[in-house]
Amino acid sequence: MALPIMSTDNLHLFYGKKEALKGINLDFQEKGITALIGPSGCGKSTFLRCLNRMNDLIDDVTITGNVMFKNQNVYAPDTDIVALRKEVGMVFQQPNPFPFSIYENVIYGLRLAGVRDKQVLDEAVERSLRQAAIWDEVKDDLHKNALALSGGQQQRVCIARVLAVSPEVLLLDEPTSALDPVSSHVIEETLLQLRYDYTVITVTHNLQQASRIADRTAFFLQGELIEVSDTKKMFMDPQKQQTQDYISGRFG
Ligand SMILES: Nc1ncnc2c1ncn2[C@@H]1O[C@H](COP(=O)(O)OP(=O)(O)OP(=O)(O)O)[C@@H](O)[C@H]1O
Repeated sequence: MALPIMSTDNLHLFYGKKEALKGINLDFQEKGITALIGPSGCGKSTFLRCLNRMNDLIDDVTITGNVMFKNQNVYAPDTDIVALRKEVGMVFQQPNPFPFSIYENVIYGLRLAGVRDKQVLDEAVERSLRQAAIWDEVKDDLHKNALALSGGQQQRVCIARVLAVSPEVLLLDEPTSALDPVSSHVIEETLLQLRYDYTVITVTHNLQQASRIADRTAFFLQGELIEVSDTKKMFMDPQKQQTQDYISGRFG
């Protein structure tokens, strides 16, 4: 099998004295969608945030073990965190566009990187909005404030904002849980297209969503990775009793 694009090796994370991740070993092959599932508080979001060092922003966090992105040790002291977050981008649960135009939202990262060429910016806007499956809805309103869009449209603009800087990995933390079913469906369809070009890792509470969109599913429980496998196998033939109990609704 090819080298994974991301992997964690014996990853532990403590919030103060509380151990939230207890030695996670998980590999992600390039492209496709991996869903991280498990009951509330099991460490899914904490794990996701470790992959692009978002936990660095939280006080009193201790992390041991390794996270590798390609050949780079994500936690090496000389890691360029801005560059890492460009390669490993993140979309949050609540759509969080900036209070600017749709166009300015999408090019935000490119502007920060010093890109000035209007043609380059225009092309990036169109490409990213198309990939986020919202171009047709907003192409005549690019200078409208992004906050005037619906929640589902805002979330797709947020996805476009991440895609504009050409990441390789897209992390999503419950990207549809704040959205209505129709908007959630549109985001799911969008992710199903993005899986061909990006390595998509998404946290979800919604087991039906994991089974609809994920190629692979990882089940977490109380800070441990209990089982990871092909999604169909996970849902049809789980290998661990805890997985079976969780997916059959016996807890969580
Ligand atoms: N900033 C923080 N400070 C202290 N403890 C935290 C912090 N963030 C999370 N925790 C704790 O770490 C554990 C894992 O939380 P995490 O948010 O990763 O779980 P989760 O599986 O994503 O949960 P949910 O599905 O409810 O979002 C929980 O016990 C939580 O209370």
